Amino acid sequence: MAEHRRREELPEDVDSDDCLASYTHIYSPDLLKDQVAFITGGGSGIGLRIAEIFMRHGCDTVIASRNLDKLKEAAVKLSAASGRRCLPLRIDVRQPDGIAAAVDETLKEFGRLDILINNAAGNFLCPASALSFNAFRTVLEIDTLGTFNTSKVVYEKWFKDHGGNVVNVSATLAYRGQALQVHAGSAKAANDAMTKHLAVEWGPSGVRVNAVAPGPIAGTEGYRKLGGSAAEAAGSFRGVPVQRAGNKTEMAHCALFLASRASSYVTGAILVADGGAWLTSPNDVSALLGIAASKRAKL
Ligand SMILES: CC/C=C\C/C=C\C/C=C\C/C=C\C/C=C\C/C=C\C=C\C(=O)SCCNC(=O)CCNC(=O)[C@H](O)C(C)(C)COP(=O)(O)OP(=O)(O)OC[C@H]1O[C@@H](n2cnc3c(N)ncnc32)[C@H](O)[C@@H]1OP(=O)(O)O
Ligand SMILES: NC(=O)C1=CN([C@@H]2O[C@H](COP(=O)(O)OP(=O)(O)OC[C@H]3O[C@@H](n4cnc5c(N)ncnc54)[C@H](OP(=O)(O)O)[C@@H]3O)[C@@H](O)[C@H]2O)C=CC1
Repeated sequence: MAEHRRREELPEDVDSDDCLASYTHIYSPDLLKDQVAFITGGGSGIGLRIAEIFMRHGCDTVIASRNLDKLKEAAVKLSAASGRRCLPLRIDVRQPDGIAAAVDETLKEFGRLDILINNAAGNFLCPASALSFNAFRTVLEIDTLGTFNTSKVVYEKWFKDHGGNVVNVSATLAYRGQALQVHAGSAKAANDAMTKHLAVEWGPSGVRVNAVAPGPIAGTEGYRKLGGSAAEAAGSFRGVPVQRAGNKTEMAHCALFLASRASSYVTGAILVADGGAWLTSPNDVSALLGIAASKRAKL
């Protein structure tokens, strides 16, 4: 009997940050019709692809981070291609006052807010012994305090009275030990706990809180900084059950599921989206890439 080996078709635009290449809908094109999403770190990488795909499903977006020029450029492209509105706003997720001003601006512009995507993060490879106290604190402040700050402001200003959906972007590196990643792993593990606590506390207000936890996602700053291309060249992804790195569109589809009525009975969940990598594959980046743990990593 002939062997039938089914290969799933990958979503398009696998490795490009060039917005709005061809796209085939998997979900109904009206899934987020006339909703509004606030996406931190929405000007690049996974956050940008989330903005793009949400807009393809009828949503208006706010993309918010530190680099306003980058955001403005992305917003023009996103709006032109989708016919939806995209508002670029400068925030640093470590500064609650700036977030509050941005949420006020969002409500003034759109009159509603339905979805918060906590995607902003910072990371680099560094051995714990070489990591300065300020470096550890910086990553915790961006990833964990930043997620709490933005969630709390959005809840107080809108979700408490109107309901809404929060989707946090976690990382599977939080689920087991990994050299050179104590800062990011600690931050993302705390965020996973926050996801569950806020889901319980805010559920009665009509707010669902979930997370998507990516493994290595190609074509992103995180992938570049953590040695994804080198790992790929060394064949390190052969041990991943689906035998490859993920792509940004795949992460955006997970975020869309969690942010929409498609997941209406799901809250406090962490959707692991890593091709099965953390279950089976060696994940010690330092060993894979030959980086001495006693030195400061230069990647
Ligand atoms: C799971 C996989 C399993 C199996 C697969 C098999 C193999 C895997 C093999 C390889 C892995 C491949 C792919 C990756 C996989 C997963 C990735 C997982 C998670 C990714 C998470 C991400 O967060 S990605 C996001 C990346 N993007 C960014 O980082 C952009 C934003 N970043 C920044 O703005 C900066 O980098 C920042 C975080 C440092 C913040 O900037 P700023 O506020 O300006 O802070 P600074 O003043 O510059 O610095 C503050 C202190 O930090 C010190 N610092 C800065 N950079 C470094 C560094 N590179 N190393 C050490 N220390 C650093 C700096 O010196 C300051 O400290 P002082 O004491 O000097 O004050
Ligand atoms: N790529 C991967 O392989 C993986 C990524 N992830 C997660 O996916 C998410 C996106 O990462 P990725 O797309 O790779 O990387 P990017 O660097 O493209 O995205 C990070 C974004 O966060 C923004 N940002 C950083 N610091 C701040 C801050 N203080 N305030 C506001 N915005 C900030 C950046 O914009 P700006 O510089 O303008 O502020 C940038 O747009 C992150 O949460 C990351 O942890 C998880 C696992 C794997």
